[in-house]
Amino acid sequence: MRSFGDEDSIFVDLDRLNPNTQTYQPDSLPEREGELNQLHSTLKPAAMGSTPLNAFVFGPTGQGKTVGVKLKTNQLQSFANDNGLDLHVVHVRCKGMDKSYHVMTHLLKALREKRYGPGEELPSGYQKKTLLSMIIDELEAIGGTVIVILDEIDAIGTDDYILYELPRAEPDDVRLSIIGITNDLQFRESLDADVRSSLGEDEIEFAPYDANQLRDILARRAAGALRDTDIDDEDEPWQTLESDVLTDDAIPLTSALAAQDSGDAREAIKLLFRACRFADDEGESEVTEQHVRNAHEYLERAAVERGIKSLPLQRALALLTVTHATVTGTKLPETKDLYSLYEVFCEHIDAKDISERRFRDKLNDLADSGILAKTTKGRGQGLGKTNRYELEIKAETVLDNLADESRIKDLIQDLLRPKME
Ligand SMILES: Nc1ncnc2c1ncn2[C@@H]1O[C@H](COP(=O)(O)OP(=O)(O)OP(=O)(O)O)[C@@H](O)[C@H]1O
Repeated sequence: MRSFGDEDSIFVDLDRLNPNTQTYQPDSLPEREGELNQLHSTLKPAAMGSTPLNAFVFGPTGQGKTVGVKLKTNQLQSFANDNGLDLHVVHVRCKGMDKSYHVMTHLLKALREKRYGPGEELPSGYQKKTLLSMIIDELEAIGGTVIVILDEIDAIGTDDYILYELPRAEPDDVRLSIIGITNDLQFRESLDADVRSSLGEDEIEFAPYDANQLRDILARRAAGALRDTDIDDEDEPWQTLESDVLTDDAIPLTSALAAQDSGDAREAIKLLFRACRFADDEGESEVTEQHVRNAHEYLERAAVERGIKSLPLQRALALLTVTHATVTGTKLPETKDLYSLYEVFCEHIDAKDISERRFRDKLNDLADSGILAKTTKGRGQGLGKTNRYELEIKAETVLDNLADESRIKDLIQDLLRPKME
């Protein structure tokens, strides 16, 4: 067994390449100069003893919205501390909270923790209105300027009670600002006009990074994370990066792959981090193009596996019909044959079946997420077209990852595993 501590490593600071925002927070975001200036304008009144504005911060995932808002509110907090201003910033991550009620309980807890320190219980058993007035009381008890950040606020879906009520609450002697952050553009569009106009006094968009920006971001994260890896000029991080660890093509390939997938900085950093860890675990002193390719494949596979694990029942059944065709060696079955099989599966596990048209939609969803490949072929003159589906991944991967749900597990054991023996 290997021992800890005496290993040669390409890393000097792993945290710096860790994409988790709790683990590492960049201290500058030069690629977001414009957006940070907009945030500055939103928050500036607080530094002058006035009420900061409300804002909606939006853009796709992994674009620096959370770190950008944190950077500016931390800067404002330091200014307030140095200048004796009474300022409090409360950050609530709303992911997984599917109702305004949940967000309000977490907000109340966070406000209480501002007053009493960590460890406050999550309130429960109150009516929505009572909870709102408890939040207002708490804001009044804190006083001064309070900035409430509601991150990933789209989690609440159509239940926008908090977004409607909070900006109108007007607690006494409190300068309140609410910053909503979302990566769901539809959520922003679907908000009630009143909510949008009160919350979106300022609207700040974080557009996707391009490959050049991702290259600079990766260069800055790698310098300081990896041994013998430095930047000469902070204004041109990629151009002036010197590294004994990264081969010339490692960062360009990583940023090109991430830009092609989504322009998501989190994914780009995750990919470089994984490639560096692969090299380090193999005891290599260099990170090569091959490490990046292996890391990309590894992360894609992991994402597909996570996707399969979380498939709802009907989509899982649709996937199993194509998997059945694969394990029985049926070449490119037509949708109607897959649908007949689907009906057998539904009967076997006593599930309600959906129409053939909706079943086809499920197959298409699976093709959109890269789990199935779809080909459209003509049936012959005047006979229209037909779609055929096949697995993009191994049948084993489907069966291993789907077997979490008991009904699906039984179906696999009874009807699919025996075909593989
Ligand atoms: N310009 C940048 N320079 C360095 N790191 C960055 C930059 N932009 C984003 N990151 C990093 O990318 C990751 C994702 O950033 P962040 O969480 O702020 O994205 P987000 O837009 O809020 O995403 P989501 O909508 O998924 O919450 C973090 O690790 C962050 O530190």
